Amino acid sequence: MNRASLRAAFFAALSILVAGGLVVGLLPNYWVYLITAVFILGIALQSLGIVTGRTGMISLCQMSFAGVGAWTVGYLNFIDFPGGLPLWLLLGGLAALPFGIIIGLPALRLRGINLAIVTLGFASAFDVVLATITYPGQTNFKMVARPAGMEGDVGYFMFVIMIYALIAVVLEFLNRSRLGASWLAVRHSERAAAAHGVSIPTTKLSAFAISAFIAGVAGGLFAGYLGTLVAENFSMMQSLTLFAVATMAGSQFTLGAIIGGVLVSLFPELLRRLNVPQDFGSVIFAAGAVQALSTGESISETFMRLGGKIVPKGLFKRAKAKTHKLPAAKTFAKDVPALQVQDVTVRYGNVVASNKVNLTVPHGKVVGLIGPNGAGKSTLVDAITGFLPDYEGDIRLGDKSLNGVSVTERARLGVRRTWQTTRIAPELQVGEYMRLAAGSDLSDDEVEAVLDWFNCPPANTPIASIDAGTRRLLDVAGIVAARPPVILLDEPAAGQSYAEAVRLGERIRQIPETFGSSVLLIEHDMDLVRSACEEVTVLDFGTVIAHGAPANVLETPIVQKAYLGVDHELEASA
Ligand SMILES: Nc1ncnc2c1ncn2[C@@H]1O[C@H](COP(=O)(O)OP(=O)(O)OP(=O)(O)O)[C@@H](O)[C@H]1O
Repeated sequence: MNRASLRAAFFAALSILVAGGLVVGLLPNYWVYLITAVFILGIALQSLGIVTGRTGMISLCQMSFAGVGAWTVGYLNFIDFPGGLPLWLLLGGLAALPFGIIIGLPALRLRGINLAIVTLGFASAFDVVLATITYPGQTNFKMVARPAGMEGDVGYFMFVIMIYALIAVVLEFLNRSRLGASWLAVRHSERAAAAHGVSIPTTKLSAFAISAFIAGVAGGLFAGYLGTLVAENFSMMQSLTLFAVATMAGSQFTLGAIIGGVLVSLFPELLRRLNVPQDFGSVIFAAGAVQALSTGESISETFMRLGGKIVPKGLFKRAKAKTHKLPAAKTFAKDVPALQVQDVTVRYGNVVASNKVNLTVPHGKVVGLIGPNGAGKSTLVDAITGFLPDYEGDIRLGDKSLNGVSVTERARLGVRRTWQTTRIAPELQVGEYMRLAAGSDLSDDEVEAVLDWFNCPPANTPIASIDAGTRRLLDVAGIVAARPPVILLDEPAAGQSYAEAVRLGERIRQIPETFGSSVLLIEHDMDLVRSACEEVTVLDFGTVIAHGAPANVLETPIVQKAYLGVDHELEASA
């Protein structure tokens, strides 16, 4: 639990409670009653923010999860179950949780429109079931009992606001944890997330489960709010409206959830006062969602962007007075090489992209892998990291064969990679990305030290605010901070200036000694290869054509011809 999470959670709770205090102190009871619905819907919207806003999976059945929670609370009230509403809410959330997991299972395979159809199907089925079984207490008007001392509208508002603050605080911690960063990483690139050792099934199912739990709590609060419920409160249409508003407002942010809650609960009231048909609200929400999707910016993101413009320049500076200490280098058994690629062949149909390639990365060394475009370098990196599992031959990490081992498991065992184009989720802060890439066992100080070492911006910098070249450096910093046995760097100098590339070359050369990891460097920048690598392997048309010290290998005619396009025989005869 780091200081930033504590600070953010404290501010979230404080601002919600202050807002609640102002509502109670300044507004008449009628408005307090209406605003209670804002916060209940805000909780439902936050639940959607996890699964759709953060993890990128479409859920069109969120109000069905809420309906499960509401039904459970209604039933517990009906049978006079002891514990009262606080306990019933918890049980309502827990009842919704397995539904979240069941709906999450197809999400492991399905995406986009297909997942939308599955979740809509669940919402539709839930409608039918509810119409049949009805809500407990609906026919004999047994109202859900509110907590003792909070039976009135103001009291119930205070109860709701405390639950809202509690959920907002828990979500602040979750969102800033490695799990929260994994949700964003999966949304941005499942491949890159897996390459960080993130389990994609666990990440997706946890998002659906936690989201369903929170929606179930929101449903239970609705039961206490309205006293008695009908099936229409949680219909498929309500789920669709919630989805449109979540997209429009950006419900993955606390601010967006409140804005969304205001829109869903107060907009109809406004339309009623203006004598406009209430269905018009759905049209506005749909148009707002289309607008947010087409511009890529929700209402809360617009507010935050505009707010960011008034943040004083230089806010994201590393404290100069502190001396940051790099994490200790890791040690690995040195009796076998760190990585061995043995006779690896990869075919794409008739194209042999990698042809019986042999390559060794000894412990404590930086080895270069070069070759012209299309030589098969990325193919080899994909085979080593598990993205192309159908290779022939053997790939060994230390004394362990990686054949048949998944991408996530290879990453966890210690084969880590960067990408030619950066795949860091821009919604993260630099420090959050470092914890996703390097694990949670680094101290704040060690994270800052690694960032400083690579000339990256400080941990509290939003990634959206840094340029592509620096993001690539951050990619390298995150993997290096993890200190795995083997690091594969795929063209890390792309996008760097000459001076930056020289500095990066120095740093890459120092990685084995400073952090304990061995490095396979794929690069087109020959100066960088010369400065960083002790050995270099040259590929051409998927075949190794040379291997040795860079000074020797880069001067051989076969390499000059294949890689640099210089044909010495032609030059001599000219
Ligand atoms: N998914 C694919 N399907 C079919 N052929 C592919 C695929 N990916 C790569 N190839 C082919 O395999 C060969 C090796 O490509 P690869 O991307 O590994 O080369 P590279 O050395 O990494 O090139 P670059 O330096 O441009 O990244 C090329 O002939 C390429 O066209």
